[in-house]
Amino acid sequence: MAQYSLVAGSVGLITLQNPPVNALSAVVRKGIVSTFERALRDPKVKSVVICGQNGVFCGGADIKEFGTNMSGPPLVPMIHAIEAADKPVVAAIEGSALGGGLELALGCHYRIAHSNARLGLPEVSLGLLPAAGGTQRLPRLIGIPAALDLITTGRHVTAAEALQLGIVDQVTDHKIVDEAVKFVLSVAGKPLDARRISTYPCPPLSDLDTVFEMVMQKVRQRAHGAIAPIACVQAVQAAATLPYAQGMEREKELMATLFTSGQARSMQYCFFAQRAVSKWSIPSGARWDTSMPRPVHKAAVIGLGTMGRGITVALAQTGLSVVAVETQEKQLMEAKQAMPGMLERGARRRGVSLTLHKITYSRDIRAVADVDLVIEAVFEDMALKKKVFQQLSDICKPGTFLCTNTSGLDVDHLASQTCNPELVVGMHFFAPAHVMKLLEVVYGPRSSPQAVATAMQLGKKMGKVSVAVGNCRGFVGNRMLKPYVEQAFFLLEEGATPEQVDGALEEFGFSMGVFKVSDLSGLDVGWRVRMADGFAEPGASSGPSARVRQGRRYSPLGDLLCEQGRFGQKTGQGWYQYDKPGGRVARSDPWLHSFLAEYRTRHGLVARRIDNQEVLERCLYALINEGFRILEDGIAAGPEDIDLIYVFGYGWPRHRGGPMFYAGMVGLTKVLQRLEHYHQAHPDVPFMQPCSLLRRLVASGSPPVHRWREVIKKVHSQL
Ligand SMILES: CC(C)(COP(=O)(O)OP(=O)(O)OC[C@H]1O[C@@H](n2cnc3c(N)ncnc32)[C@H](O)[C@@H]1OP(=O)(O)O)[C@@H](O)C(=O)NCCC(=O)NCCSC(=O)C[C@@H](O)CCCCCCCCCCCCC(=O)O
Repeated sequence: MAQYSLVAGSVGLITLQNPPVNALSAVVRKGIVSTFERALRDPKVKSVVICGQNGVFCGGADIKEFGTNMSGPPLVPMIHAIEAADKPVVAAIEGSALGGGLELALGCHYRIAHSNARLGLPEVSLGLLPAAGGTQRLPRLIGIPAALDLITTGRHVTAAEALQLGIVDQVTDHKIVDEAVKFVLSVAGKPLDARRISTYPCPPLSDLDTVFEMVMQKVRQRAHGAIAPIACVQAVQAAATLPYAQGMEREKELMATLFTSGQARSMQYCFFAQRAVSKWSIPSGARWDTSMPRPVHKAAVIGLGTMGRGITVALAQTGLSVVAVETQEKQLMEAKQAMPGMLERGARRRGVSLTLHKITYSRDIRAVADVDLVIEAVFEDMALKKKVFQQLSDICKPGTFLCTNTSGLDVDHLASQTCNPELVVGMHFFAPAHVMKLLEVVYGPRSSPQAVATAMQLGKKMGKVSVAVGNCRGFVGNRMLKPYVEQAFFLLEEGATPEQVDGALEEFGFSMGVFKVSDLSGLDVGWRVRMADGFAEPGASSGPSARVRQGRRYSPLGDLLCEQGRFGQKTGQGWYQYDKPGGRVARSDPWLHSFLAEYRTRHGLVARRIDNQEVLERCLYALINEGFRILEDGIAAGPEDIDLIYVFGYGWPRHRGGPMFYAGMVGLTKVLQRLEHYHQAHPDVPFMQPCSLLRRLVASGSPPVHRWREVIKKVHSQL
């Protein structure tokens, strides 16, 4: 709702009230319309201030209403009425003014912001565009290039930047409502015509067509198939080329297309999923709201390879003191040289001060004796990690949380090396750890609720999307990767090329296909794991039994490339070729194509034409099927957890909502039928055997993804 009061004798104060972010629900819109009409009617009221309660102006339209029959007064005419009023209206902005919230403020004649405010039009990240006049008013106010930047990226700006851009008229550190009232009294009687943004011409720009062509090209490249950023450019283009009223029509038309698209649904699902996973619960009964995290002031990182450096930088950027330990002199020197640059770039990007002084380096593991939390990031070798955990258990002060950055080894086994296994959890970061948003927090059967809560909270402080997952080989993300990569290898055996498989996945929306990712992260990583698991054996990659291991179909293609020293980008050759070792631009490699042809001949395989549909179904449904197994095993609490892991850690396109949501969009019956089909065709591939949870869900009428937890609960209660 909106509360109304008269202040300073002549100012109508309208306060938006809809905790926690004063979203513009039907009731709030109704409240604004009626209180505003009251203010206009009242002869005592000479001016109006609009503010939000509890330190937040407005988080925009109520996203929860989007999936419903929307009722109540629409936003566009409401904002028009405010702009058209003959009494001055000031938006008093503190906290957030986002989406419809900023659009409401743009309809006011003046905007004053508290220095803590953040403003933006983030609709693009919900698969939408600012459809309450934002695409038409903002370019008229701040110019086309700046408006395009804000609207197509959805980035938030600080009050200071908003002032610089001309979005707000004044920034204050004082109480926002008091300042707004003072301000509106000072402008009383001034003509308002020049304050109505919709009447402004768009600031002229030479070579308008070229600007839009270039922006559109850039946006398309970044969008990976998402349609909202493109519609945003088209809407701003309308502002630049059409009169306001026609521009508004175009905005509405484009919004209607986006609003009903599956992409908007997927992206809004991601928004709520992100909030849902922060409210974690684990099978022991521990939950986010009953488990108290312990404060972490000082942390340590053991091992300064690529991961350790990224984690150290991410911790220092959070403001923590970090002890960075590396026992090898050469690696320590390299880290000391590399990390200041990483910190500087991060500080520049985020507009914050440098935190170099937060890091102290040591070659001696005993330097971690007084820290609150340690993250071990040594080489992925169980024997080495065990030794480190034994040492940490002896050295650290009582109560120190011991975390491992392993990407898939048994966290419980590491915990068993320590005197206090309840203090041990996994904190699985993704490379580069100071940039990537995902953190898997891995709890073992003995991890205490406090250890999980502390790791989750630390992740949040570090700006990560933290997802609590159970302990199993590969946890969630890497476990699901295995059947996906396996299918990609099989497709090559059957006639596809790396270019075709990657092309299909990139067209689907992944920023990089599976083979390009493999070249980037190094083919030797998977090879080492397969060797440790007894799959890849020296000499076993050729010969008649090369394609069967442990009774199931196996492709030794990756092993054969590694045996030739083709480890990907770092060696200049992998599934593609690069201009030099360390090169980044993947080019087709004729050698690889002949190698595949020879391989097929050697194994009596006849290459067939494989279409992109088959590539997608086999790679994605195999991955999704493993996702269902993970849910069935209770390793992830719900589909949202898996989806966020894939969106934030593995480049799954956000506009497709994550693998489990995508399965729901495709239709669970169809996914099941296709898995059955492929399993019949390849009975020696266990990953293709449909998971029983998927069958259960189909048998329960394929409920929408937000109701899967009920079925999962039933499955677990019957175990
Ligand atoms: C605001 C935040 C920055 C706050 O962050 P913080 O970390 O403090 O808090 P949380 O993120 O945890 O949020 C707390 C709590 O609040 C919920 N919430 C947040 N924002 C919203 C919201 N906008 N609506 C509803 N609920 C919200 C959140 O879910 C949490 O809930 P919980 O239960 O978990 O506690 C941060 O929250 C944030 O960034 N929020 C989102 C901001 C945003 O994206 N705003 C834009 C919204 S979209 C919009 O404004 C659209 C407008 O441009 C105008 C639209 C006009 C509509 C017209 C429709 C026309 C349709 C035409 C189609 C016709 C088709 C046909 O023909 O049928």
